[in-house]
Amino acid sequence: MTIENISSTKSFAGWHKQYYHQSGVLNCQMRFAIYLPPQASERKVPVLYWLSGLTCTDENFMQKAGAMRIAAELGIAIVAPDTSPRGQGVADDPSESYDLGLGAGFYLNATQAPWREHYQMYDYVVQELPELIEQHFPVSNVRAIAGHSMGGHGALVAGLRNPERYQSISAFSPIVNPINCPWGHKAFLNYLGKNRDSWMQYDACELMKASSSDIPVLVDQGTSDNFLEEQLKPHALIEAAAINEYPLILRMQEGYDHSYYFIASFIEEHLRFHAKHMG
Ligand SMILES: N[C@@H](CCC(=O)N[C@@H](CS)C(=O)NCC(=O)O)C(=O)O
Repeated sequence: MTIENISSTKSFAGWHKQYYHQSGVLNCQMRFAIYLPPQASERKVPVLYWLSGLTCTDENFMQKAGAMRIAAELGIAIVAPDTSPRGQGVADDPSESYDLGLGAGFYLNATQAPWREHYQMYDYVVQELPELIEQHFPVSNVRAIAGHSMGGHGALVAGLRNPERYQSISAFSPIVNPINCPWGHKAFLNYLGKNRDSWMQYDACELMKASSSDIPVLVDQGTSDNFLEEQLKPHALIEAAAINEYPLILRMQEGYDHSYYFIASFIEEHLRFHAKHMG
């Protein structure tokens, strides 16, 4: 597995870098970003995987969240993958909508044509990318996972399904119950087909109800988020946690919207939460 460096930028005494690589799982070339804190020049550091939301690439979080200053202090690397497979020959929604196809991989393994040839973001994020990162960079196999909106859904699903692979999970404005919201219906119908049984394995509420682990979960949700009632439904996750007595911390944050202004306001608390659990 080779990687090609395309940018290296010093930041808070560490390095922000971008790479291309050929993904075997996604069957296309992918770009990712990594922030290596200054401590990584002396020892292996733990890694936070950040999954972005609809329309994003590896760049949105790195440019807008203001995470690097705290990551440099705490000695945490951050890896930001893209949000879907990319490039010529990768299927897209014919109507080029923002919530299906390119930029909208939903962190699942598609089973339906034409998507299944490339849209295998679950295996990419959970298996292939960490293997690549741990092979090429001074990082340990101590991992946490976080994300925003569609990426919050991805982080919750990846973490709840693989508690042995992550120390902690966090999310901003996550799609917690995709089997019961329009974004989820559209994506799951297209990528997974009509059989709703196959949808359950990608629904954070269903997974939390059935979980036998207690990996720490922190969720922040703004009360002025335009997508709150129709798409995000945080109360469904609170109810799922209550059914299973899951140790969920879900905070409604007064007046915040869906944007990176919100993420930037609380990213420090999320990084300190992950640092505590990654030791
Ligand atoms: N109204 C937005 C919906 C997509 C959206 O809100 N994307 C969020 C994630 S769900 C985002 O992070 N956008 C990119 C950014 O703010 O940098 C659009 O059409 O672009």
